[in-house]
Amino acid sequence: MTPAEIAPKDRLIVALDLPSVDAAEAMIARLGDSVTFYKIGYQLAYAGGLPLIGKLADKGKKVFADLKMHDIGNTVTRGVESVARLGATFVTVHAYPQTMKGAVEGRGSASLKILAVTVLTSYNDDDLHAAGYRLSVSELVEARAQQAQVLGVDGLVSSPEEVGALRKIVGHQMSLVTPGIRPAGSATGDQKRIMTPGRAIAAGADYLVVGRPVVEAADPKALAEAIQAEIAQALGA
Ligand SMILES: O=c1ccn([C@@H]2O[C@H](COP(=O)(O)O)[C@@H](O)[C@H]2O)c(=O)[nH]1
Repeated sequence: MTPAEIAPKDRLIVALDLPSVDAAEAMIARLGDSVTFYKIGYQLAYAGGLPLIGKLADKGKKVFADLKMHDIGNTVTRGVESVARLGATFVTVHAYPQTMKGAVEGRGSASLKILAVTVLTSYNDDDLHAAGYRLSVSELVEARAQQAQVLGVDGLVSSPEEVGALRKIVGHQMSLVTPGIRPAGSATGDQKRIMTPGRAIAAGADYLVVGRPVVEAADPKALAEAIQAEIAQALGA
């Protein structure tokens, strides 16, 4: 499927940032047929949530294993081989050359797609400098995207702010997945590089990751459907 063929509804990835499998399953039940794509990150994975990947896949849902791997190449290769057996659609690694190379090796010919996290959406230029980097956020995101493309990575995680520049670098060969999404009026929290769903899609994002605005909403299903409607409108669908 080309990125242009992805249905508006399937472009929303809900981050199941919840404390237990029971809480995640209750959220999945509340969201029902509305949401087709979920993300499992640290909080749920370390609370016993990894088997949910297979359970959701068996129900026809897609799962993004946001494990943000970063280790010596061999360890990343073996880790990705294990994740490929869980039935996930996407897995994240940090965008360091050895890490990305190891991940692509571990994926082999499996259907799992490797996403490289360029620069976390909670970072701005000052945060990067404090961490010892000389480059700005946009410079580092673009440099890492170029390395990821050469290494055969399948997609990139960035904020929607960088999507326009990334599209020019990687074309439509790589999926562009953007957290840092905030529907109008939502609390920003710790995110620093943010955009509304409609603007992120108009900028060229393929998938939007939304956590707290949905899972903390009084009516998560209504909020998810409102985001999907905004996505459809931005696509002219
Ligand atoms: O750069 C990144 C990479 C990953 N994330 C993850 O996305 C969700 C966003 O949650 P919100 O509650 O909508 O802020 C969360 O699971 C992060 O770990 C990211 O935000 N930025």
